[in-house]
Amino acid sequence: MTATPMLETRALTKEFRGFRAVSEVDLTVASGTVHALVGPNGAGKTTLFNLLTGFLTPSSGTVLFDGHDITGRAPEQIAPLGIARSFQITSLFEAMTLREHLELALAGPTGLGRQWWRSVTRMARFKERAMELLEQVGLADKAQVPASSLAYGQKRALELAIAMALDPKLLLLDEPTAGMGIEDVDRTIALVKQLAAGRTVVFVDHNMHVVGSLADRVTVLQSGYVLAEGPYEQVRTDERVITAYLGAAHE
Ligand SMILES: Nc1ncnc2c1ncn2[C@@H]1O[C@H](COP(=O)(O)OP(=O)(O)OP(=O)(O)O)[C@@H](O)[C@H]1O
Repeated sequence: MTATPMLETRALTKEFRGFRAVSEVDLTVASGTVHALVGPNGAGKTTLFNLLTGFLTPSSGTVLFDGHDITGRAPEQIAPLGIARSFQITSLFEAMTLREHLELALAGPTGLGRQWWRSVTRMARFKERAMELLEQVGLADKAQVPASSLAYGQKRALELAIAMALDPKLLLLDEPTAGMGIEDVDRTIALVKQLAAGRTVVFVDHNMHVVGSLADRVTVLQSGYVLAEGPYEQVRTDERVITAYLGAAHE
């Protein structure tokens, strides 16, 4: 018997006024693996992420999470099941300190974040864990500064710490290294490797060095379809992929 995949889509399709942005996509992500989604601009990667997280409703097809059908559920129903997403565009509260960001994320599942009148002292229990997470991403010395004072790469590192605080079964990362210089890219690769220990990660990235360093398997999308799927070494030498994507990237 094969193990239940952490994530599976069957013939997943999204049409916008007759235009198919995602077309009959079958995706299988085994539990505990790191899976990359790549493809040229407009291939349907972001739309697929939106379908997986409930931000868009599929036109047809199915999404299974850990064997359970979650097709068409709302984001607020899907997130508590254990799917977390970090966005391509940084989505931080600029005035809040780094430690406060982590404490809120840690308090989220218990609802303490919303019970502000009681939370001041009870939040203290999250302080220790918040500091551990900041330590892990190399931001412990910035615990008390507002997020607005961070450099771009540091903001992305904070987002990864927040993702770790949520402790999801499935973590979706939308272009974790977008806009980064080489040092930040290598640092992010190391961080994602830490994050991936003991969980399942699906990420979108255009940087093939990142994909090759992190992904156990790669799915290549083109015009909404799955063009190729397999280990990085196999996919990168696939003629169709070279023509459709890597060739274009090299140009
Ligand atoms: N809300 C929408 N209404 C109409 N068309 C849309 C909508 N969202 C996406 N599309 C179209 O669907 C296609 C896939 O877009 P998507 O953003 O998923 O691609 P992508 O692979 O994430 O691209 P990129 O690498 O540029 O982020 C594009 O042609 C886009 O214009």
